[in-house]
Amino acid sequence: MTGGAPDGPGTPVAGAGAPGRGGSFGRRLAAAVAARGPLCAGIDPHPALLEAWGLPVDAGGLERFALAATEVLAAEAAVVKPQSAFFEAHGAAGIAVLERVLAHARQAGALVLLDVKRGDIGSTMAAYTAAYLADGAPLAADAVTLSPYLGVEALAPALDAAEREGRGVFLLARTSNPEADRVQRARLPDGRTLARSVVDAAARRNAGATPLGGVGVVVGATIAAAEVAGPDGLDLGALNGPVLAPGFGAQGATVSDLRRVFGPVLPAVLPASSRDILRHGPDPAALAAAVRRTRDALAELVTG
Ligand SMILES: O=c1ccn([C@@H]2O[C@H](COP(=O)(O)O)[C@@H](O)[C@H]2O)c(=O)[nH]1
Repeated sequence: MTGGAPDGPGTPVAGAGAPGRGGSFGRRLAAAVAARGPLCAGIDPHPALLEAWGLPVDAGGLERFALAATEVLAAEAAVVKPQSAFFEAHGAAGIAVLERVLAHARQAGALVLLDVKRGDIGSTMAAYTAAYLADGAPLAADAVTLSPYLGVEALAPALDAAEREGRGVFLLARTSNPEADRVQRARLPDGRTLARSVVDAAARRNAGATPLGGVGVVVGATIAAAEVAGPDGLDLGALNGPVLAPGFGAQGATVSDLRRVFGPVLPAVLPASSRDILRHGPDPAALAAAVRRTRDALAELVTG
């Protein structure tokens, strides 16, 4: 999934296709990254950002913010990641805006990763699967984030459907927030950390897939490099799937941190940034320039 120098704004993504028609999620993601570089641009309509853009903090302001951001970000980045929480906060009107964001982003040629962090017992996971991973569902996305902390096996309905339909999932393994340390670094009876067991489960699902499997993991760019490398590390080299790396930008991680933390697995990493890009709006030209700067810095990271 090496993203070379991106070709520029609105570069069509040959082979990125649509779920079901464009092949596996791994193949579509690899095509998108090859065309546009590895940036995953977040669409997080924080109330403070709406205010900074001179918009009211209501469903109307949300709509103007989210659609304007989508128009710019989805024309530049390989992947856009709407954060569901900020839409849900506005109730039914917010969900209606999210539906439009998903449709617009797809039309602009970006893959859409809906950050919704779902995870429940199997029978309820079947309903979440129908909501986010089924053709024709109003909130269907190319990929979603899932929480494996009710047991990775409980996620089977979503994992099976995603594979069948050419969609992706990203399992929270080692998240970017400091509060997660105690839970995700806790040891299982077999000595592995909980985070490592999530990566291993994803790797089993991805075994044999080419160019890479559709079960990704979330590993924050903010964590210590020692947690990734070494015999006791996360073993991302065996994942054969994408790694979503939030924490880049507003949470403090830099391009050098990405290099230090992920080293040889960088070609599989999708660095995610939301506020650090969105703060450059509402002027579309300034926002586009911020996405391009970030995208170009990341392209150098992979090629250089
Ligand atoms: O470990 C995680 C998992 C998800 N996130 C989400 O990513 C963005 C980060 O936003 P920034 O503005 O770039 O900090 C946000 O939607 C989080 O919910 C994460 O930060 N860490």
